[in-house]
Amino acid sequence: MHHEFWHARWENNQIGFHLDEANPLLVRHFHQLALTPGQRVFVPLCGKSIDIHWLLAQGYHVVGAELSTLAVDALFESLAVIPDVRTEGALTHYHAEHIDIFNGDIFALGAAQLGHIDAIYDRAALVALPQEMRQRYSLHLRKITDQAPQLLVSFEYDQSQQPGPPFSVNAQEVSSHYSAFYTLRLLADDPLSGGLKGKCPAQEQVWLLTARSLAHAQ
Ligand SMILES: C[S@@+](CC[C@H](N)C(=O)[O-])C[C@H]1O[C@@H](n2cnc3c(N)ncnc32)[C@H](O)[C@@H]1O
Repeated sequence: MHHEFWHARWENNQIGFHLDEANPLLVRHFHQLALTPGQRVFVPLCGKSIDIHWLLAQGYHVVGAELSTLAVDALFESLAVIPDVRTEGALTHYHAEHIDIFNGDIFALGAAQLGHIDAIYDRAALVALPQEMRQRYSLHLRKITDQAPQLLVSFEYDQSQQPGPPFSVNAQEVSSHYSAFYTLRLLADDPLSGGLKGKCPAQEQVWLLTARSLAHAQ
């Protein structure tokens, strides 16, 4: 989607994607990444997600990327933390203990700026983007994280029933973006309670992506 679309969403508080508690799928499946406290988790298109609170509470360091300054400010307010803020190229870097958020376009974020990443948590990021941007996003994500393992939450539903976002990204498409580089494991495939926006049945899927070379070494 265009940047204006998301800025308008935040300005008008049309943020139905935001959950008031940590995503139960994150809580249930995050251990599959086998991280240890202190490792760095990248949350692309992070909004002001409560998932970040949960990750910090588990002892992980969180690195996020988010377009909306409103969202980033609201995130730090909810964390009751005052970050150091500095301009770095096209992005604004918010830093506080155990957390770094890059405010701006994720496509302007480079690997050196991001730093080492141990795992990616993608919830409502891949599925937030229209089809023509998803390939670019998945390639960029892989490039800037050096193919870090990934927990990916996606939706599958009849796209003709709903325009999106979130968009329907089925197993075949997840595979088309990632299977050349990652081993994919479907951890969950559950009906979305109440359907998508209460309007059409949808499946919510959780994928574990492990870099192919690492998967073979195990
Ligand atoms: C559907 S929301 C999901 C937010 C969060 N992951 C959650 O689960 O609540 C998608 C977010 O991506 C942000 N976004 C959209 N395009 C972006 C881009 N190119 N770079 C960085 N953030 C972007 C939007 O502002 C929005 O907050």
